[in-house]
Amino acid sequence: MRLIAENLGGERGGELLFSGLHFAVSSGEALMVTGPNGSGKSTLLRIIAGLLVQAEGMLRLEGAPAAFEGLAAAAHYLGHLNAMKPVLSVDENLHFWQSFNGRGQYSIAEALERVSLGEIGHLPFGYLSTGQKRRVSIARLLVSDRPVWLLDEPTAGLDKASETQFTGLMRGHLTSGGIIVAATHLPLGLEGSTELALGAAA
Ligand SMILES: Nc1ncnc2c1ncn2[C@@H]1O[C@H](COP(=O)(O)OP(=O)(O)OP(=O)(O)O)[C@@H](O)[C@H]1O
Repeated sequence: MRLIAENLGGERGGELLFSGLHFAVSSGEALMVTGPNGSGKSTLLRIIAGLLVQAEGMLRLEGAPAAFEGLAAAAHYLGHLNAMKPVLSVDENLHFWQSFNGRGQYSIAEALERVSLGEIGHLPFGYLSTGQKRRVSIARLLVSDRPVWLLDEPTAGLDKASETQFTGLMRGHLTSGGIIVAATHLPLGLEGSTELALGAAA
């Protein structure tokens, strides 16, 4: 599998944020998107996720299993917001996303264990702390069948132990042939990842 961008440009509110981007990320590889606030990191991730349309250029995913109809269907976007219903339980939220995204490698119980939240599946999502909410969103990645992880500041709100745990989960995803594109101000501990530096802030 290979995610390829050619001459990619992105805009918000009519203003071009970046243009002429070229990159390729293969199975097992991670691309770190860096740059100052407002340089367009989230915009780039949202374009790859199919949530925004690019201003110019081309994006494609080569060699994806036939089950995925295009890049958007293979991609899982973890944004700043957790995209969970606060009144539904953690389990119910994860059930929803599992059926929406397709069943991934881990069951809901296993995924919650992986993020050390094995005991709280019954609680309303809205009861959780900021870091716990983020860890449930990470569990969502694990219960979903989406090989391209698009991670926007994924460690925001995580304590040190959870950060280390998440690094292990990202490594596992890469080892099993996944792709990661992450917008980040902090190193995520993935050796061998490449960096795409976006330019000046708007
Ligand atoms: N809905 C919108 N309409 C118009 N402009 C927007 C919209 N959303 C974001 N922008 C602008 O687009 C620019 C890029 O925003 P983006 O969130 O992609 O940057 P970023 O590099 O991810 O920043 P940060 O490091 O702060 O997360 C910013 O100037 C922002 O104000």
